[in-house]
Amino acid sequence: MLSPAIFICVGVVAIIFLILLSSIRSPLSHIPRSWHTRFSGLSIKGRRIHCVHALHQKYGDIIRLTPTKVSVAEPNAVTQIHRIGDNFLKSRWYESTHKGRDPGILAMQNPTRHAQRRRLFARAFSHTSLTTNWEATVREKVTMAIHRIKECATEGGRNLEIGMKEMDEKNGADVMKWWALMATDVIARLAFGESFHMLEIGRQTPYIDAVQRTLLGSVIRHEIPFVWLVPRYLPVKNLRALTQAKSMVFEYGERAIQNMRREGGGAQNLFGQMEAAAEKDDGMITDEDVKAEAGNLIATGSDTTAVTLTYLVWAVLKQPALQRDLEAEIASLGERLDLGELIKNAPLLNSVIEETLRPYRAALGALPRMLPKGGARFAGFDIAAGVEVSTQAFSFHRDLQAWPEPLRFNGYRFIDKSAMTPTQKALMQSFSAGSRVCIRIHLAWMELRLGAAMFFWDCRGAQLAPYITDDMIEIDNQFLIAPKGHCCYVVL
Ligand code: HEM
Repeated sequence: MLSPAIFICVGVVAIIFLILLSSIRSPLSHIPRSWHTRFSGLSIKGRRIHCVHALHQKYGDIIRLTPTKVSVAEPNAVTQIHRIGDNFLKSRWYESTHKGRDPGILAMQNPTRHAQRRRLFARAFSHTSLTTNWEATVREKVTMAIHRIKECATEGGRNLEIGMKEMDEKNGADVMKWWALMATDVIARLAFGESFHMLEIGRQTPYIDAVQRTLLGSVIRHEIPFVWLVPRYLPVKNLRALTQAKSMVFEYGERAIQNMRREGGGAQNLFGQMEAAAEKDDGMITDEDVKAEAGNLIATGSDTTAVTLTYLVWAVLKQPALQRDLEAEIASLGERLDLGELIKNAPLLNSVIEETLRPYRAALGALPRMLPKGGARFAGFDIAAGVEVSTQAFSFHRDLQAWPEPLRFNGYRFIDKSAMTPTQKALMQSFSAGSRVCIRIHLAWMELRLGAAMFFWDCRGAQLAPYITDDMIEIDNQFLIAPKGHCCYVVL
C-alpha cells in the first residue's frame, strides 16, 4: 500500500505536470505575459484589478492572464468587444454563479433569451417612464438620506470641536452607509413593490446581508473554487451563512411575486409591468424569473450607486476650490432642484459625475467575454475562438495615452464634451457598452444627479472627518469596488 507521503508526492508531481502541459499546449503562447501567468492565474487573485493593471503597464495592452485567458486594454479592441452585434457573449463564469436556476438578465449568456428579457424591462426603465413613475420615490429617499447625513454630520462637527475624534456615528455621517441604504430602499420599492425602510431604521435588513454574501460567494467560487467547497462542511455559523445566502435571496423573491399579483400591471410595480409587456410580446415571465430578477436588482442596484456617490463626495471634498464652484452652481438652480434643470443647466455637476465614473466606476474590474466563431485580431495578435477575453475599466479609464493626467481627479474634465477625442469617447464606458450596457442607466443617473445636488445644496461647507485617511479610500475590489475602509465620514 502507498504511504501518505508517496501519495502526496505523486499528487504534487501530477499537478505540476498538468500545469506545464496546459502552458505548453496553450493557444495563447504568442501573447505577452509574465513568467507566472504563463503557468497559472493564481498570482493575480486577491488584488486582481491592481495586478492586471500592473501587468498591462509592463507588458502592453494585450496580455495573457492564464494559459486560457487574455486581458485587453487596447482602445479599438475594447470598443469591438463591447459593440452591439459583434457577438462577444458573456463568459461561462456568469451563468456558473447561478447553477440550476434562472440566471437573470445580468448573467444570461444566450443572446436570444437575453434580448427577450431586456425588451421586457425596457419600457419600465426608459427615461420617460422613470421620470413619470419613479422620480417622486427617488426624490423622497434621497431627501431622507440627506436629512440623516446632515443630522449626523452636524452632531459630528460639534463633537469634534469638543475633542471626540474616534471614528463613530456620533463624530460624523458615514456617507457610504447612508447612500447604500438610500439606493437599496429605492431598488427594493421597485423590485419588491415595498420599501425596506432602511433609511428610517438606519441599518440594512438580513435580506440585504444575504444579497451581499451571495455576491461575495460568487467571487470566492470564481477566484478560489477549492476553498468554496470547504465552508458548507464546517460548523462555523458565518461560513455556512455564506453558502446558504443564495437560497435565502431566492426564496425572499416570493414577496415580489405576492406584491406583483396584488398590484397587477400598475405603473408602480415593475414586475407587473413586465408581465403585461410579456403578454403583449407573446412571451412570458415565470415566478422563477421574478424571483431571480428581484434578487438581481438588489445586487446590481445598491452598491453600484452608493460607491459612486461616496467617491464623488470624497473627491470633491478633497478639493475646496472645486467644492466651492459646485456649491455655487447648485445654489444658482433654486431649492426645488428640478431634474430637468440638473440635466440641462448644471454642467459642473454632470462633469463631476462623469469624472467620478472614470476612475471610480463601481464595476471597474474585469468583464469577461468569449471570443466568437472565427476568433479576432487585436492590436496585431490573433486570438482563437472560445478564448475568454476580459476588459477592465480600471485600466482603460486611466490609459496614459488617452487621458491627460489620468490619475488626477479633474472635476472640470467633461464640461466641454466637444473637446473629447474619439478615443476618449470610445473608452469612456461608465456603464459598459453595446448590448450588455447597464439597463438601469437612467435610474442610476437620476440617483446620482439628485443625490449629489441635494448633498451640495443641504450640506454646504461639509468637510471630510479628520480621521478619514486617503489609505481608507483606496480602491478595494471584489466584483465591484469599494473604499478599503468601507466608510467615508463627513462633518459640518
Ligand atoms: C452608478 C451606478 C451604476 C454603474 C456604474 C453600473 C455599471 C454597470 C456595468 C459596467 C454593467 C455591465 C456589467 C457586465 O457586463 O457584466 C452593468 C450592467 C447592469 N446593471 Fe448597472 N450600473 C449602475 C447602476 C445600476 C442600477 C441602479 C441597477 C439596477 C437597479 C443596475 C442594473 C444592471 C443590470 C441588470 C445589468 C446587466 C445588463 C445586461 O447584461 O443586459 N445597474 N451596470
